[in-house]
Formats: sequence, C-alpha cells, structure tokens
Amino acid sequence: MSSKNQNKPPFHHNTTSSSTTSTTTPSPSKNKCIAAEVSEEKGQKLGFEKMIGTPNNGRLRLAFSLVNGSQDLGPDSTPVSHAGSECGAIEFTREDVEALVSEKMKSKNKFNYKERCENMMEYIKRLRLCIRWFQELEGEYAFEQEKLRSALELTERRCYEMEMALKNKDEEMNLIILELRNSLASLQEQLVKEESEKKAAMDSLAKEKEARVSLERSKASLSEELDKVQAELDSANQRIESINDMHKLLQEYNSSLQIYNSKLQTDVTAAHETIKRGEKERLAAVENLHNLRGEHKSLQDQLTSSIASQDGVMKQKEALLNEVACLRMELHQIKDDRDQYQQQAQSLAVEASKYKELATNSSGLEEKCLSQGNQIQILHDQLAVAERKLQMSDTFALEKGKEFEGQKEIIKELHKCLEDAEFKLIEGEKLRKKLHNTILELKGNIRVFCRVRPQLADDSSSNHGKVFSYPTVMEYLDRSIDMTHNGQKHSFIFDKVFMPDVSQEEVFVEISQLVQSALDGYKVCIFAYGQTGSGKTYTMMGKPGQPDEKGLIPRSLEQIFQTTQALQHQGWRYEMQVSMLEIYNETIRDLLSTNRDSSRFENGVTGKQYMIKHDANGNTQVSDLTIVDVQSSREVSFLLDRAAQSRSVGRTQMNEQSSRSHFVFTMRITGVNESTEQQVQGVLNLIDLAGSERLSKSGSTGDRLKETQAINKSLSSLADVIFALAKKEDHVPFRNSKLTYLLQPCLGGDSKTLMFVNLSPEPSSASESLCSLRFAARVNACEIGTPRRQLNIRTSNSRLSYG
Ligand SMILES: Nc1ncnc2c1ncn2[C@@H]1O[C@H](COP(=O)(O)OP(=O)(O)OP(=O)(O)O)[C@@H](O)[C@H]1O
Repeated sequence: MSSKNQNKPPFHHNTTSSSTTSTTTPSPSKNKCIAAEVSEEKGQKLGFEKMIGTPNNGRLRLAFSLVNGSQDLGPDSTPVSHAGSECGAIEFTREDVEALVSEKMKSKNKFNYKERCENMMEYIKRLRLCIRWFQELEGEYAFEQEKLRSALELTERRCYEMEMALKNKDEEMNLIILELRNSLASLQEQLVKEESEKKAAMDSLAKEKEARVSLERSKASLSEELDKVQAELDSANQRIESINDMHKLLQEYNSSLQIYNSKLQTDVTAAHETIKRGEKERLAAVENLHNLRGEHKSLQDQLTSSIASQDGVMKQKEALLNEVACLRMELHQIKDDRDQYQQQAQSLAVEASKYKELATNSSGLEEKCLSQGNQIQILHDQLAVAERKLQMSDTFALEKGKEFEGQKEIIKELHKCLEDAEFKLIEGEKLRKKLHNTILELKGNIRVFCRVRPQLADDSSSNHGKVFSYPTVMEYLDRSIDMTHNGQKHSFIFDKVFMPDVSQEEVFVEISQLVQSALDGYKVCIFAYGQTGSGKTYTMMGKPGQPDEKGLIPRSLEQIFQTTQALQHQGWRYEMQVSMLEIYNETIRDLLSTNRDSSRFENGVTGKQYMIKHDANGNTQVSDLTIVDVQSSREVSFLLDRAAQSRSVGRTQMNEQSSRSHFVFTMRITGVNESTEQQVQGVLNLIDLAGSERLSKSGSTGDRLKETQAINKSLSSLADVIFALAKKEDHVPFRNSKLTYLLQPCLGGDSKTLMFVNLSPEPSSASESLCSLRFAARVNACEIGTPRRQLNIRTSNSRLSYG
C-alpha cells in the first residue's frame, strides 16, 4: 500500500511536476490533473493561453489552502501585484469568467478519452489561472478594503477625537461662559447694588452737602449773629462795665449820701442835742426866749429845709436805687442773654465741629465711591475681556465646525469608496465561491490532513530516534511525510501535513474555507482519526482553559458567527441549531440531554431510541436527540463544556484522559437572504473519533476491553466503508456501525469531507502510526461524490439533520 502510494502522486494535488508526472501511472481519477500539468509542461500553446498569455509557473506546488483561497485572505496579506504574480498581466472580464465557468467540453470523438482528458486538463488549467487571478484580485480588494477601512477608522477616530476635543472645548467654553455669565450677573448685581449704594451715597452726599451748605449758611448766619451777639455782648459788657462804673459811682454816691445822711443824722442828733441844749438854753434863754425864739425859728427853718433836702436826697436815693435795680435787672438780663448767646455759640461750635466731622466723613464716602467706581471699571474691563474670549471661542468653534464638516465630507467619500470596494468584493467573492466549488466538484474527493503532535513531557523516553521526517522538496512541501519503521522508510502525501510545531491557529486557517462552505449551503464533515493520545481531541476541541490553544470546533463556531454578522448587511439572516452526541459501545448518547442519567437508563432499557434516519433529500436525523437553537459562539461554548463533562472518558495506558467514544458535534445552518429570496441550508459535522488502539497495547480489561472492542469495530467499519467506496463497490456497508450509518451522507454523498489523521511522534507508537497513515492514504485516494449546495430549498421540517 505505501509503496504504491509512494510511486503514485495523489490525483488531487494542483501543482506541476515535470519529473514525477512523466514517470507515474496515475489512477483514473487523478489522471485529469496530472495530464493537465504535463500538457502545461510541454508548453502547448492552446487557444486559451493566447487569450490570457503564458502563465508563470514559478510556484511548483499549490496547496489545498491556496486553491480554496484561505491563505490569501489573511488580514495581514499584502496586495497582490499583477506584475510579479503568477497570472502575469492577465485580466479576466466577467464575460471571460462566466464563459469559462459555463464552458462545455467539446470533443470530436466521444470515446476519445485522451483528447477529452486533455481538454479537461486544459480547462482546469484555465480555471486555475482564473482562480489565481481572482485570488490576487481578492487580495487587492481585501488590501484596498483594509486600507480604506483603516483610513476610515483613522478619520473616524480623528473625527471622534476632534469631536471629543470640540465637545470638551465647547463644554469648557460653556463652563467659562457660564462662569463668566455668573460672575457677570453677580458683578452686574454688585454693580447695581453698588450703583444703588453709590446713588444712595450720592444722594446722602448731596443731602449732606445741602445740609452742609445750609448748615454753613446757618453757621454763617449764626456766626454773623454770634458776631452781632458778640458785638452786642461786647456793647452790653461795655454798658455793664459803664453801668458797673455807674453803679460803683452810685454806690460811692450812695455811700457818700449815707455818709452824708449819717452826718446829717449826727447833725440831727447834734441839732437835737443842740435843741435840747437850746431848750435848756431856751429855758435859760426863755429868758432869752425871745432872743432865742428868733434863733429857734431860724433854726426851725433851717431844719425844715434840711428835712426837705433830706427827703429830696432820699427820693434821689430811691430813684438811684430803682435805677440800680433796673440796671441790675438789665445786667442780669444781659448776663442771661450772654449766657444764652454763649450757649448758642457753644452749640453752634459743637454743630460746626459736627459739620466739620461730617465733611471729613463725606470725603471717606467719596473715597469709597471712588474705589467702588474703580472696582466697577475693573469689572467692566474683565467683562470686556470675557466677551472677547467668548467671541474668540465662538469663531474657534465655527472654524472647528467647518473643519468637522470637511472631515464629514471626506468620511462620506471614504464610505462611498468603501461601499464600492465592498460591492466589488462581494462580486469577487461570489465568483470565487463559484470557481472554488467548480474546482471541488471537479476534484470530487475526500481530503486528508495529517498532523503530528509534539513530543510531550511525559512521553516515554526509552525509545529514542525520529520516527517522522518531512521532505523539503518544493513540490511536496508541507504535503508529504516520511516515516521510518523497522529500518524501512514509508512515504505518504496528503493534502496537507502539519508538523509538530504548527499552532492551532495555523491549522484552522487551512480549514476555514471549508467551514465557510457550511454557510454557503454545503454539508461539511471534518473528523479526526488516530490512535489514542495522538491529539485528536486537542485538534478538535483544544486545551481546556487555554484560549490560545482552542481547537477547530470553537474556532469554526467563532468564524461562523462572525461571518453571519458580516453577511447581515448583504441581507442574510441565519439560524443555527446544534446537537452533540457520542457513540459509546455502539449506542448513541445525547450529550445535551438535561436528564442525562435517566436518558442513559431509558436508552438502555425502554426510553429514547435515538434512531438514525436518512430522508430522500439526503438529510439525516436522529430521533429524540436534543437540538438547541443558538445565537452566539458563547452559547455553543457553554454547550460544548456541558457535553465535554458528559462525555465518556477514561484512563488508558496510552492517554490519561482518553475519549472512549466518538463525539459528533452537528450544527445546522439555515440562511435566508431577504433581498434576493435565496435560502441556503448547510450542515457542519465536527467529529472527534475515539482512539484507535490495539488491544495488546491498550492493556484494557473488563469494561475498558469492551469499550476498546466497540471502538475498534466501528473504526474498522469506517475503514470498510471507505475501502468499498474507493473500489466503487455496489454495496457499501454503511449500516455496519452507528458511526458509518450516521456519517453516510458525508462519506458517500454530496458533502465536503476532510479527515485529520493525528499521529503520535513516539517511536513506541510507530506501528499504530503506520496503520493510521495507511488508512489515511486509502481515504485520500477515495472518491465519495460531488459536493452539492443546498440552495433555494424550503423544507417544512426544521429539525436538525446530519447532512
Ligand atoms: N499539537 C499538540 N500540541 C500540544 N499538545 C498536544 C498536541 N496534540 C496533543 N497534545 C496533548 O497530547 C495529549 C493527548 O492528546 P489528546 O487527548 O487530544 O489525544 P486523543 O487523540 O484525543 O486521545 P484519545 O483518543 O485517547 O482521546 C493531551 O495532553 C494533549 O494536550
């Protein structure tokens, strides 16, 4: 088997090989490709070459991934230049492409297979050229779109930043304006208050001034009066002095009069004495009376006149006394007047000092008014500055607004460009899909990827030496694997060989197009085959708790949900349903059943039967199986976790956590395009098979032995089915196991199927690895039918089917 394969390059590889194609004996199905390569080698100038120019065969191999376009669609891919490309300066018009796609094979002689084959090869070659051209074009579009998208993002970011800055500025300005307005309002209030205060102060000042003037006037009049009074006082004082003088004089006169009066009194007394003496004398004189009578009479006269003069003096004295009393009264009054005037003068002086104080106070008020005026002036200045600032910010905002409008226009233009590019991309994508599917239809086989896991820390180190090597011949680079066992070298070629250091992401890139096909309405089946511990579960599910190492299933789901989101703007609406089951000891178990224990019981005794049914449309259904509608990859991840917990695992000599069952994840995708009324129905089956192992190696006993036997039986049934298909036998034993019966539409029908053959690098596993490689090589050589897209079909039964 291996030697046969070594000599026979697989019919599905798309590269040109002058050395191998000329010496090989191609199988009927592979003949087509090889013949085309040979004809290209020989440089036959065909009509098509004339049309498109001679292709550049600089690249000797073209991996499956390149055919399905995955590696050119990476986000970091650079634009494809026509100058250095494999298509040279060839341009295809839509008509060319459509003509190419709808071209019918013409042959003079129907039974001239050689000619038909050559025609076919030539046609394939043209298709390849066309695809390459489309891939390049697509790369350009993708690059252009990326560029536009990043420019748009940049501009949007800038705009957003500018908008934010403007908004911030605006807010700042608004805050400043608000503050200024508040301060203006408070200032205005203060101003009004100050002005009213100033007015009141002015009024009071004016009043005070008036009062001062009137006071000054009254003061002046009072001063005049005072002067007058003073003058009067002076004159009164003078008069008082003169009166006092007169009073003194009068007093002196009075005292002199009193002296005179006393003198007169003494005189009277002396006269009386004299009278007495005269009497005596009269007696004496009676004798001398006569004599004396005369004398007496004269004395009497003299006395009467003295009395009369005394009366006059007395009267004069009384008059003088009256006059003194009058003068005294007058003096008293003058004194009162003077006191009054003095009091008046004092009060006037007090008032004057008060006025003086008021005058000094009014100057303080004036100073206050002046300072307030200054403050008002400062506030006015501040207000003017704030208004100027406001004006400036308004003009700045206006400018920014204009700039913003400009940016908006640019964004609009960019949007238009992006729309154009997207339209072109969609058109290109449609054509790409068509061409890709045409190629796959032409190939019509099951593809095989081989993956070798790295050496693990706990791998047995007893058997040293390298089991696998990877030839570096350009033609088979990344596609061939050599295995040395018992000193013998075995070579295998697959669609892709992943070396141990290849990451999960790199593996996914290679299958992403296949996953995409499920969204396009194809049935897709990817399964992992290999011995226990070779990395099947790692490849399909990844390492739990290590997001970087997540496997194909979670990555496929993420891609599906991302793509459905992206396709929404093209009018596509998708609905997804998932189911997860395991086939354990030839019984189906529902991994999403909420009542798993009872389901096990029912399954074993009475309850759910999980019958597999295929309908006329090639759809498979499992009765009683839990089907969950899902809308996000997170939901599916949750379900996957649930299923992983329910899955039957056990410890074997080969693997700590060995899967003891086949795990089948199924997602049914129904898409409806609201604008085109198109409907697609795709199915994605992702299967982690139980490990193939020899009973002797597994060291199984009891239940584990039963498990191992069941696993081996179903895997050998799978091999039987594939070999029967490869030999195109009439009877294919699909019904020999639950696994093959479930996968019947994928293996023998119209689905796109990919098998991963996982290998362990340990020398101790070499014979198991050789078995796996041989099985994979037979699968690779097997033709299982033509993939068919389920388009425009509306089924009333919406239950999930397996393909
Ligand atoms: N490519 C890889 N890189 C790193 N570790 C890997 C790789 N492949 C497998 N492993 C590790 O090898 C061990 C066995 O892998 P895994 O359980 O996936 O094997 P399996 O084929 O599913 O086994 P079984 O059939 O018994 O379930 C795991 O610990 C896994 O993490």
